[in-house]
Amino acid sequence: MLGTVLIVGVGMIGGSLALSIKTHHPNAKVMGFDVNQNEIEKALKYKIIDAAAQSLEEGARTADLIILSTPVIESKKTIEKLAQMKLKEHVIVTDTGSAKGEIVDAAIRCFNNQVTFIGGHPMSGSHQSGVDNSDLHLFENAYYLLTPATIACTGRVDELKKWLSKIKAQFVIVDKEEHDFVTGLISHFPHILASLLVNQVKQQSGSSPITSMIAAGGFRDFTRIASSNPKMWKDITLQNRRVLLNLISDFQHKLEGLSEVLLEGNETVTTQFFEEAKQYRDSLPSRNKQASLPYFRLSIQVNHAPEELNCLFRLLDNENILIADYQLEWLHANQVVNLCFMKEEDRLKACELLENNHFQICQVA
Ligand SMILES: NC(=O)c1ccc[n+]([C@@H]2O[C@H](COP(=O)([O-])OP(=O)(O)OC[C@H]3O[C@@H](n4cnc5c(N)ncnc54)[C@H](O)[C@@H]3O)[C@@H](O)[C@H]2O)c1
Ligand SMILES: O=C(O)C(=O)C[C@]1(C(=O)O)C=C[C@@H](O)C=C1
Repeated sequence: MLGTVLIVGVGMIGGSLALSIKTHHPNAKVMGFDVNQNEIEKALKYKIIDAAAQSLEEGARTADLIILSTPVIESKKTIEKLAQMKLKEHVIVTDTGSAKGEIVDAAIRCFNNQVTFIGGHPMSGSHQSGVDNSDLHLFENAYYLLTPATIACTGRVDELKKWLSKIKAQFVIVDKEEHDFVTGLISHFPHILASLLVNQVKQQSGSSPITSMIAAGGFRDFTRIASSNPKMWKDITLQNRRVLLNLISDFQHKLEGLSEVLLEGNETVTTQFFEEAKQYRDSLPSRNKQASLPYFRLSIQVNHAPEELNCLFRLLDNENILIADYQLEWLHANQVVNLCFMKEEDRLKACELLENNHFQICQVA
């Protein structure tokens, strides 16, 4: 598409979107503005953006699309600043923030129907941050939630989708209340729990020096997200605190109930508790179950590693099949390598190739 795109906050998410827009819309000009000059210099060096705006106003003035990809409290402030500036008549402003209520309210209040605001939230990311972690494939196959500020704004969703089409995400329109409730439940609250658990382990690990040494897969899978950016999560937690306070209160009741069951030593209810969770989790789509390998997974038996591993990697490399991650583990008393692909088509190609070369496929999940 033709036009100028301004990315405000050229970190991991802003950088990934800039990369996709630059790659797939070569006639567009992608500008970046960030309060951290280091991030801008890196983005220019990596050719993630075409030019740096010296100020928000300089970049915003000529932009056809403005993407706010700063921590959510900053995005709200930026909307207030943009509302004081002269913007192009048909500009679309969107954001990538993990909480939507306060941001969409600010847009409705400040933009007064003169500007199209379509809130955005890619449901994909990582515990990393910064432009160094930008990734062209970050949003592939992910859901991308959109919260248009008004009905008129909804009418321009297709234009925004065209700009973002090549990130290969699945767009879903949702209202800000539903957005904040659902993301509170499946993303924000889990981040709080992961950090709570890590803090608990830190506080109690003094009583045994082997604690951190023996922490294994369960701890790792449950707590990876506790390594996320504290400033970003402080902002999300505070903006969505109404929802989170309700979830905390509900959780407290549930914990109290569980305490009573354990106090009684009630076997039936303890089993039911784990049964209920297992049944629901097992019924989820398979890609939502991988804590450490969130993509398309293929498990291959490699009992004679490293020779088999070597051969397997060479075969995939020769066919240019990209592996996003891999992990060795034991499955049904066999050593397997869990290969992780960004795309379903890569997994299918790898599966066929490895089967043809006499590798044993243990699991496609
Ligand atoms: N990290 C994730 O997994 C993830 C996933 C989806 C959505 N998000 C959301 O996307 C947004 C960006 O997250 P990220 O992970 O890219 O963070 P990041 O820290 O990698 O990038 C944020 C960038 O914003 C810049 N910045 C801060 N205040 C600014 C301001 N006032 N003006 C201009 N630049 C400013 C920072 O210098 C930084 O470069 C957040 O709102 C977050 O909630 C994050
Ligand atoms: O995979 C991770 O590390 C993430 O935290 C990504 C994650 C999440 O799934 O909770 C975090 C915040 C975003 O708003 C969307 C996605």
